Amino acid sequence: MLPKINFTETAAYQYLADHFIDINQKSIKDLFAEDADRFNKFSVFFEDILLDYSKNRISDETLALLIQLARECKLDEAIKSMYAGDKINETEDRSVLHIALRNLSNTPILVEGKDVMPDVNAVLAKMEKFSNSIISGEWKGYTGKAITDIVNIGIGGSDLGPVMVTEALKHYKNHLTIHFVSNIDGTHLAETLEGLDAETTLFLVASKTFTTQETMTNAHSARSWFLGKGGKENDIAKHFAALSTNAKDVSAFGIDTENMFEFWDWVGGRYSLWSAIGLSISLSIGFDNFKELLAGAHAADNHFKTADFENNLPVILGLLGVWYINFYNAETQVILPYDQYMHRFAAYFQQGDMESNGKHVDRNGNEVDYETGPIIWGEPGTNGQHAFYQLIHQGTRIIPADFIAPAQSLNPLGDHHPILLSNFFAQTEALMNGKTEDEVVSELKKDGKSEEEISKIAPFKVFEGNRPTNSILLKKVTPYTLGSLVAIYEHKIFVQGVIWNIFSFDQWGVELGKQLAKKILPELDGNEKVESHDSSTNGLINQYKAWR
Ligand SMILES: O=P(O)(O)OC[C@H]1O[C@](O)(CO)[C@@H](O)[C@@H]1O
Repeated sequence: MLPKINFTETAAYQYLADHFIDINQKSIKDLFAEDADRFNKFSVFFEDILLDYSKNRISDETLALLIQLARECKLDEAIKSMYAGDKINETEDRSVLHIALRNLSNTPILVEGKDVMPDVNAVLAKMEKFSNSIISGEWKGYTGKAITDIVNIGIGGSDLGPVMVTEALKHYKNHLTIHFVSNIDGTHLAETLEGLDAETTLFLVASKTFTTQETMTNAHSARSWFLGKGGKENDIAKHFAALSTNAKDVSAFGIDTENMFEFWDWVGGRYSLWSAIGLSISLSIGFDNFKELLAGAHAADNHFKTADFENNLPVILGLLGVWYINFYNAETQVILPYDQYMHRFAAYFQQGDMESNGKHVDRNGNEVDYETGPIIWGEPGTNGQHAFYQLIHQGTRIIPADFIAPAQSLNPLGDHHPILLSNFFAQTEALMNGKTEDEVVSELKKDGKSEEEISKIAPFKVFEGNRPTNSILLKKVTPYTLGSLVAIYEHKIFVQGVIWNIFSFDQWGVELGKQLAKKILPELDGNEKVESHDSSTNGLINQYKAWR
């Protein structure tokens, strides 16, 4: 079980609170000036990933105290507990074992005394066989043609991971075209089906529970579309597969359980891209590349489990987040990949992080009196630079930023990549150093501005700097490196959940809206005036009824 310690009552927290006052007197620039070895001290490699966290508001003492905090919160025990298959998702009485899905070492992992690895391996073997037969064209649709298009129907964790990874690894993709339908808005399915050929389309109904309203509605509409295009009931087996934990509802839907790729309740939806939910990934880039993704994640899992906290990427990233959220009152964390392929990375971790750590009750069932999960956001650089970086540079809030970039481009085109990377390096330097008033004035003088013009414009051109960043430099975006990077971020979320003493693997907060929508749906029928809600909800529903 996870320890249940209030981190604000630890000795380390008190030391950090005192230390915060001291370190706050210094800027990151000062800290660099004081210590020629700062980059070496505050950077760490994990295989082909370099994390440079030297441009943070930290000193040796900060790091030592943050690590002490992790120790006092018994992070080591918590890690062991997760890897041992303990039911650390207490509110759902489940183990949390996405690490088992990529446990290519195949060491036994026990849930209630049973090794889960034989089942994991069996599903992987089934995914491999299925992927190979679809990709090779051996698998035929109902008119004997090979499959050309895959439509993954799923939402949340049954969509975001596969979308993010298939986009990030598009360079490695084969001839199949992969589509994703998530939104219940009919537009999403209708626009996707437009131009698709039922004879050569395969639908993957991806839903852990197989009860999610959006997914099931879309899946039923896709089924009707298929039947409407000439497919027969007994052709469904050739065009529909299910990725789910719920065999009963899968067969009730009419999908042959032969075409069901199973996973288990110890896989959280937002941690499921490594499971059968990743079938669209395996179809897109081939099973060997999917296995590389798992291998990269497995290597990062071993790193998280065995590396000293001082050299442990997820631990360092997690503790830095705690430092900013709980001592500097940072509200958000921005993720900025300087890689077009990774354009859904921040969106993916919006669910990963916010559904995990958006909690206000601690593991003892008490209201917390400190902040927990940050708001995650971000876009790829350099697009973000021309959109919202203004606020990061000169706004009033502190926004810790993760900059991620590959050293090697997968599309070396003229000088594009050096230009991209020059921006990556420049931004973190600019955020740290800022620009002083003296610098602004001398620049303006050089430009021949008058004293009057200078005094008018100078304040607006000052950058206070001292804005914290992490730089994550990858050698290259490969399935393996991406797998490692995603696992590192997953474990960072775990570290923070342990420190905040919250349950990171449930998501009760998504239920209330779902319940109410179910209640409202029948009220939208007919023309009767709705009066059962507050005046705003009644007013909106009644106006909808008047206008529809
Ligand atoms: O895979 P399912 O069961 O359809 O659930 C989809 C998503 O819905 C959620 O439960 C949130 O509504 C997520 O946690 C999950 O990833």
